[in-house]
Amino acid sequence: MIEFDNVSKIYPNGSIGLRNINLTIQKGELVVIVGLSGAGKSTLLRSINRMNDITSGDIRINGNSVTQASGSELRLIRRDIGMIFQSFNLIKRATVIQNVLSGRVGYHSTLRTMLGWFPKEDIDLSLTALQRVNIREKAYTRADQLSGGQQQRVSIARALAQEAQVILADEPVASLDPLTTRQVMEDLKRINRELNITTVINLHFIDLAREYATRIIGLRAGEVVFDGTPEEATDEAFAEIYGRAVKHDELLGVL
Ligand SMILES: Nc1ncnc2c1ncn2[C@@H]1O[C@H](COP(=O)(O)OP(=O)(O)OP(=O)(O)O)[C@@H](O)[C@H]1O
Repeated sequence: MIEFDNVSKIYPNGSIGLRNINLTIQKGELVVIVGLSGAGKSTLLRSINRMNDITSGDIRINGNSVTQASGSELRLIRRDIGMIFQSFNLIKRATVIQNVLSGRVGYHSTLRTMLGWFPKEDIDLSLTALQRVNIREKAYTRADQLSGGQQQRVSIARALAQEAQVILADEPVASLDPLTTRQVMEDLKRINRELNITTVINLHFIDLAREYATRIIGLRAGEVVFDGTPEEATDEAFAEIYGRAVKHDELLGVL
């Protein structure tokens, strides 16, 4: 469970990232965050693993405060959170399996991981993770030889090898074509269902949000202006979130 308790974030230059957010995300939900550029989606997502510090309020994961966690507590909290980025964040010159194994670094000493000494169980876990996203056969290929969609699957496998309880995905499909976009969204949805991993995804395509989310949260100027099911997220609701009618380029389109 992820709880936001009166969370606000004001950047040093005075920009408002988040305003008084109160939210509870239950285990196993697939939450999609939507909103215009600058609405606060990335700020919200990145505050969950404290990539961004908040200005006031508290964020708790399973009752443990992320906001107040010290160095070693924060490392343990972060070990349970997998992060997926628009740009994949892979080590391009390393193989796929080396990238997936990097999800295990939080479980071992720095020296051991620097030398690449991972136990056999970690290798098995990584291969199983690759199997789950259907690219097991690419394990020994260099990451930069894969397509964008395959690279994003490697980053999902890395989060699985990490045995993350929570996956945070910041615009995970923004660099992908429509077909690959759906494949990656299907992977995220399947993993969410099969492994009951709480998943929070920032997206700007509203039809994808409706199709894959179990819950949609709309942000506008740092505030929650919508919180409901995909069925409740009508065109009118989106117009309210965006402060204007939905535009054509905010739909991925039907394939
Ligand atoms: N590092 C920063 N320094 C100052 N202001 C920032 C910083 N990062 C974000 N902001 C401001 O905080 C607000 C929310 O930004 P955020 O990036 O969270 O929005 P977003 O909804 O993720 O937008 P996008 O879809 O463009 O990524 C914006 O007004 C933005 O200008």
